[in-house]
This record gives sequence, C-alpha cells and structure tokens, in this order.
Amino acid sequence: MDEWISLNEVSFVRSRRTILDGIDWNISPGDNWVVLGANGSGKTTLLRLLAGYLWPTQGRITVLGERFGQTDLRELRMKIGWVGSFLEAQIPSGQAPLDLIVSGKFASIGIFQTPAEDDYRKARELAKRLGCERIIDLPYGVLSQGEKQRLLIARAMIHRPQLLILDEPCAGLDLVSREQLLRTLQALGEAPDAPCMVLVTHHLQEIMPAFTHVFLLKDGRRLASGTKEEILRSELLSETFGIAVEVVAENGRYWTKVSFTG
Ligand SMILES: Nc1ncnc2c1ncn2[C@@H]1O[C@H](COP(=O)(O)OP(=O)(O)OP(=O)(O)O)[C@@H](O)[C@H]1O
Repeated sequence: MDEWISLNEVSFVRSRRTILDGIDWNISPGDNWVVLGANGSGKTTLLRLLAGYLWPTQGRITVLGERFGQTDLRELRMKIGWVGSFLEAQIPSGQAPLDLIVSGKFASIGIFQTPAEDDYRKARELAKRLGCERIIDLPYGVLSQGEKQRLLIARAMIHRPQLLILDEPCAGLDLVSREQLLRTLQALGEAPDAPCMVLVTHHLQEIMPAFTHVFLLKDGRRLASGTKEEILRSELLSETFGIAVEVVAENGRYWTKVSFTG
C-alpha cells in the first residue's frame, strides 16, 4: 500500500488564524509516533484531523489507506481508537466502566445500539488486561485519573483499532500510575495485534521503546520528523521549545534538562 497514513500539505485555519500550516507526514505500518511541541503549537488539532473529527482547510489526508473525501468517515472512525481529555470530558459521571468499554465498539459516548452477548465478555477481558478489574462496579465519576485513563484505553481497544491516538494519556497521573500506564502502552506496542500508536506528550520520559518516530511541531509547522534517534537531539528540542534543552538518553528512555538564561 503506497499511502497508509499520510498528510500532504495540510493546513487548518480557524477564526482567520492558521493553526496548522503545510503539514507533510507519512506513517508506515509498524511505526509508532510521538508528537512534541509547545502549548498551542497545534498537536491536538493535528490528532483531531487524523481521526477525522476536523476537516483540513487545504491538503490531502489518507488514514489506514482511505483517502478523506472518498471514504465513509464513520466507518473509518470505528478503526481508530482515541484516548484523551477531549473524549474524557464528555463521559457522564454515572457511566458504568463495562458500559464505557463496550461503547468503544460503536465509537459513541453511551450505548445506543444493542451490544452483542460477547461484548461484555470482551470488555471484562480488556478490563483485566489493563488492570481495571477491581473497579468495574464503581461509577466512572469516582475513579482516579489513572483508573479513568486505563478504562479509556480499554474502550479504545475493544474494536481492535488499527490506529490508537493517545493525547496526553499520562496527564494528572502520579509517578507510579504513570509508569504503570507507560508499561501498558509498551505491552500494547509489543502485542501481536498491536495498533499503530500516535502519542502526544510534553514529557520525554513518557516515550517508551515501542515508540519509534518523533514529529516536532512549532507554531503549526513541521520543524522536523524522523526516527527517535534522529529527532530527540538537544539542538532540535531547543529550537522546538525556544529554550536551551539538553536531551539525555539512558537504557532506551529519555529525559530533559532545561536551562533558563538571563
Ligand atoms: N476553533 C478554533 N478557533 C480559533 N483558534 C483555535 C481553535 N481551535 C484551536 N485553536 C487554537 O489553535 C492553537 C492550537 O491548539 P491545539 O489545541 O491544537 O494546541 P496543542 O499543541 O494541542 O496545545 P496544548 O499543548 O496546550 O494542549 C491554539 O492556540 C488554540 O487556541
């Protein structure tokens, strides 16, 4: 397949502001990407375009071999899992965790179609795989941030997505919950049914070995993209964030030291 996931010259303009400008990006099967950029650089907008929740002002988007404009986006969205605050904010606090996981099958918030008998069995299995089996009798609203994030990943996984979009999945997690969630992502990346993962994060520590490529966004433009080894370099990260950033790599993980001058 020539183009599996690709953006060609994609721009997105709202309120006369160019939020994304001339974005080119190619994702090959088997690659997992991280998107890095300062607040407001356009990361979430980019993910929403990929998932078909927004339409580009200009340019061409192909996702999972389907060209936008020539495909049924509702069908395509069923193959894409989404984990992030944009979704989390819409979930009613009284929602039961197993219903939440099953709702992923229909790419809806709440269940408006009759689930198959097998769906709840699958939901229980996923809850177990993601370490949520102890909280399945509690309403969503009382769960901790870490528990909510795991449920959202289970929800995204129920329809075996080919593309899993993770918009800051570790936001609000304590050190232990964050590391557990990152290990879950690593295990997902190593599984035989692994989806392609695209992760937005602000922290290099969250880039697990399963992530192979990095896309740097600055002010809505692609600053650089390529393999982790090519892109996670002090000069490029300093340029991305407009501040002196030193990238330190150890045992397949990364972190940063930031220097303020003046
Ligand atoms: N509908 C809109 N109208 C006008 N501006 C918008 C609209 N949607 C997003 N923006 C602006 O576009 C810019 C990019 O937003 P986006 O949420 O994609 O950034 P981000 O890189 O994900 O930021 P953060 O790291 O803070 O989450 C922001 O400055 C935002 O205010």
